[in-house]
Amino acid sequence: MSSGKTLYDKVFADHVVHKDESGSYLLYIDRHLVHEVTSPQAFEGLANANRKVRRPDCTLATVDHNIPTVSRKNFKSIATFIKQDDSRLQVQTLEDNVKAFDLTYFGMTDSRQGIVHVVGPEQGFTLPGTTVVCGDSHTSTHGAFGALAFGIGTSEVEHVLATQTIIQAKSKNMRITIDGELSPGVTSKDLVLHVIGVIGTAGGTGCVIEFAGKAIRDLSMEARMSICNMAIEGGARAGMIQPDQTCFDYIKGRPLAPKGAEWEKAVKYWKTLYSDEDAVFDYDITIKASDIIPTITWGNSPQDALPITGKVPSVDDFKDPIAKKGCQTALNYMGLISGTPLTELQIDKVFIGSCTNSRMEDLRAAARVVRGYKKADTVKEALVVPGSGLIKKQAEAEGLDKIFEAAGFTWREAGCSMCFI
Ligand SMILES: CC(C)[C@H](C(=O)O)[C@@H](O)C(=O)O
Ligand code: SF4
Repeated sequence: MSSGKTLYDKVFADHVVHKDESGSYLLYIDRHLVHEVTSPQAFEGLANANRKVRRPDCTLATVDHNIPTVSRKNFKSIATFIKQDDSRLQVQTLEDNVKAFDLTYFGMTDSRQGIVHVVGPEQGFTLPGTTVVCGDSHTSTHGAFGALAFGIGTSEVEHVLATQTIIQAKSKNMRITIDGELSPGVTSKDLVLHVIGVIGTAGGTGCVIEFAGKAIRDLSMEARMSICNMAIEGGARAGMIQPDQTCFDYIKGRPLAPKGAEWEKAVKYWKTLYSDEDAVFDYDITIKASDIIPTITWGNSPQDALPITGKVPSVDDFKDPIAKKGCQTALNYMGLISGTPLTELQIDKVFIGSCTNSRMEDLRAAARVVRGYKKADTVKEALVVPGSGLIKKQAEAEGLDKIFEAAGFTWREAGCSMCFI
């Protein structure tokens, strides 16, 4: 039997505090990101039990889902700024909790505020080989750094706050190798949509997916984050990518990254984080990069991914009764007619943002497309929402806000915005 370990096996093994007879593990958690939606009951539980946060230094809180992304120039207080009752309550509750529990917090007037999954890597909070959790499904984003990162529920948020550990079962190993080079104009978002189109939204169930191959190694960290971010849309527990020089260069010098001798020590360890050659994967899938072309979703599930050269499908294209029904529901919801070429679909709203695609590289790419053009009159709304306040600043320094505004887009403050309904 092979003794080789996968990247996931290694990071998992390095965090086991205890294994019980039933086969479940108690894992140590290195990094805990907190936002306002899934933390209120967790803090309440802690307060009721008269407990403290065990590692405030490993906990980072910000507000993202419920904050208005309109200009904060006239911001005075949450009480007057946030009009919606439930949103105001969640944001205010987090503010109260970070004070009561003495946590690092990037609030609405802090330029470091942003979407948790953008803020963690940006600050150097997310590091290779760490375990990263957050009460949010897209925590898988951080796996781009070779971290084991996954979303947890509110009761688990409380458990991590109190003990810095979590109970976990070991997932299966899946590897998706993207061989060769991506064609010009094909992005990492196309790549991951194509992958989900191949494996289905339940294809990764019970697995941690390692993305490997030349096409992955050639990607920037931003692009890798988009891929791991969407690993959960393929049903996986987490997505991971082997940390390499591109990754180390991205982290170096960030506020929370290790420095000096600590940095050298860290890089030495990070270089051991790869799947051994003789490691065995439960599922091993290879996709040719040259088969991937710009890909979009025509429906309301990432599984409805099709190459841009495709047509809106019809129920007859599916064999499975559930898939047929899903297709009909999506067609009705989207108001689409089967057989329409995807390139002929009219666009009525444009939203550039979210933890999948709101980093500098994404904004630069979008600005390159719209520069010198105006949005069509049929586009009723077009917004750009940077993933963090720091990204917003950088984009403004590069004049991207002006390019977007000239094209008819609204330029917003950081947050989840239209992604969170
Ligand atoms: C609010 C939060 C729990 C949710 C998630 O977990 O994903 C949100 O971020 C989303 O993307 O719908
Ligand atoms: S940007 Fe969207 S997907 Fe990401 S955390 Fe916010 S609501 Fe969830």
